[in-house]
Amino acid sequence: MSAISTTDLRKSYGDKLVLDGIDLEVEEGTVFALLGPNGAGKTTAVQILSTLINADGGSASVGGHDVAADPNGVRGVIGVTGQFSAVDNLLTGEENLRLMTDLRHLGKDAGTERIAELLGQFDLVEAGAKHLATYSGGMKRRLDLAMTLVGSPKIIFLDEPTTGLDPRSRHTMWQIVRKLVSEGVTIFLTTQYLDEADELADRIALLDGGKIVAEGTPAELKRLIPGGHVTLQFADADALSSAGNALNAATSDADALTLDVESDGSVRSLRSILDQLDETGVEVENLTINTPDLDDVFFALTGSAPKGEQS
Ligand SMILES: Nc1ncnc2c1ncn2[C@@H]1O[C@H](COP(=O)(O)OP(=O)(O)OP(=O)(O)O)[C@@H](O)[C@H]1O
Repeated sequence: MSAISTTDLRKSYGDKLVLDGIDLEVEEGTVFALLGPNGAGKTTAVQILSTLINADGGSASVGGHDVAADPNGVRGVIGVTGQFSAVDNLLTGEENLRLMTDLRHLGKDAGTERIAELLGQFDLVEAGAKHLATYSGGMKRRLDLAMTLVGSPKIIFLDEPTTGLDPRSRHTMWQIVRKLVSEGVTIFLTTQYLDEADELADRIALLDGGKIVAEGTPAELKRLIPGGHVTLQFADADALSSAGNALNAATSDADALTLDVESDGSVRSLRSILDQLDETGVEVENLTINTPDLDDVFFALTGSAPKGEQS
């Protein structure tokens, strides 16, 4: 069953068309990643699906509730954590969580129990009594997600959950996401990190120019672009030129003394390339195998580098 479904979803700000007819299907208990360059409209999509703003056209249903006709129904089944943490820095971790349990009318005892459970689950037991001013970025993000989970949402929107976190905190966050999914929660993730989508997502949609330009499993998306290649480096221009003649259709870089040759990186393919070079008597100095990753897909389909990786 679909946890989230949209049909021809549209949104403009003035003259700026942000979402130009978006169709999405997210299966229950899966991770769906919405990827797109800076300003593509990812946050706008999350805001519509979480009932923070209205769409101009089309329809969307979340957890079986229509976002326009039954926004309260949607709010009852979702949790949202934004790019900018909603935690209050003047309070302790426990006090922040208490705000949420009170908001959800859990009652004192049930609230205390839930707070202890969440602090344990997010590795914040010792930090719970401390003010947030002493928390690292990763700890704040974990607390933010813990606060979202107070209401036990079935569907969680994570808007760039690991932006600005160090690698270790990112991995901790990924583990938490995987655990939630194993418990049946559906995660709708926006991210600027392709490796994050690759790691976590069952399906990925690529948003560009207001439209979904590609959608599929990470493996399917990688198959959309030409296969990998090997880069061969030679000692001098003569060797480069002989190798270029021997290996038809190879792209060469005279400055770097390298040749790029199409290859899936398999032993058989490498052996064939090296055999051809042997026959011409050319020595290879260095060999690198390049298999396509989501960066390549992103670049090939949107024509721009992902945000955060632009230099
Ligand atoms: N309230 C608003 N008023 C006017 N324009 C807006 C508003 N909110 C967003 N926009 C514009 O809509 C476009 C999409 O913004 P959005 O925040 O959804 O993109 P995004 O894909 O989430 O980008 P980022 O990765 O930078 O967060 C941007 O051009 C943005 O400037």
